Amino acid sequence: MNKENETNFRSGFAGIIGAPNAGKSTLLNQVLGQKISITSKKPQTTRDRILGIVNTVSSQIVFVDTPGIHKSTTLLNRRIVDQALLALEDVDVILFMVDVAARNYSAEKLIISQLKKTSKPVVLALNKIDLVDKGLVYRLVEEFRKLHDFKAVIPVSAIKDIQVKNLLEEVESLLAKGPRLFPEETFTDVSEKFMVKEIIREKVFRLTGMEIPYSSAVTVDSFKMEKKLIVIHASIHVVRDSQKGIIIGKKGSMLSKIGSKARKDIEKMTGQKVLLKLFVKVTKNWVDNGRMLNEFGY
Ligand SMILES: Nc1nc2c(ncn2[C@@H]2O[C@H](COP(=O)(O)OP(=O)(O)OP(=O)(O)O)[C@@H](O)[C@H]2O)c(=O)[nH]1
Repeated sequence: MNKENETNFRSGFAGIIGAPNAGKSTLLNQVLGQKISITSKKPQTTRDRILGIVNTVSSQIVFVDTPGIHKSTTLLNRRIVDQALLALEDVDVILFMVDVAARNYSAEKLIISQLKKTSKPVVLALNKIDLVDKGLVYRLVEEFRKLHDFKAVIPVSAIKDIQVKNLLEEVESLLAKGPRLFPEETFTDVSEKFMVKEIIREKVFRLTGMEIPYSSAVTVDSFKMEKKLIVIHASIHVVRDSQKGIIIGKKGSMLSKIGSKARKDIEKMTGQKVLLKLFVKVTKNWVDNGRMLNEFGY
């Protein structure tokens, strides 16, 4: 029987928030069952950056990034926290992760003060319980409960997979009833190519300041598994020769920097060695070109 057609199926977006090092990536890797979350520091805009989609028999949870707080080194900057909260306006549930082994919880308190500005349900995961004694965990459950009206407070160990399933069930229970938002196979197919594109775009932007249009002007031309190596050919499409020059840089130095930084992130994401070949192409008027539009996925 197709559970999706049943009235109890739930789906929606969950935003993960937490101080750096709380274990957000580790949790994602655990729930996605594969190494695939990205931990880039992209500063801005893309609000619904999908980190991963968890499909269960009864639900589909789409985990999205919270720009700003995610891996921010200037966490105590209110403006950044505000940006993250803005991103959270689009989610259905907030999953707030705290490292119980952290010495003080000032960053957490700041996040909580900001969480009070939203009406979204928040599930608190007290992570890394494998590192501390039970007494402390109990105390923290009590203390954090006093600070905010969390829908649930769940001690977990993301790395050891302790109570992670319960955590997912809590998140699931807070989603609205409804069908899948993405096809079940989305995760594998969209994600790898999509994320490779995203990583390359981000490197171009960070290193050159040049904005490459969203998911349109980087193409992944081939993506092959060869023995223990993933071989990826990708192109960065620009509209002017001068842009091509900037991206390639002096004697190819910029392109090689972009390539090497992107490769490292892709390796982190896939857990595999990667050979990344990048090409820069001047594709004038790609917007008007039907074949190119197909290639870009429109
Ligand atoms: N012992 C233990 N270590 C954990 C657990 N979860 C995460 N870690 C470790 O904590 C460190 C930070 O974990 P990440 O998953 O990278 O944390 P993050 O929140 O994604 O960090 P940022 O990317 O900086 O925001 C890593 O060394 C993890 O291995 C856990 O449950 N127990």
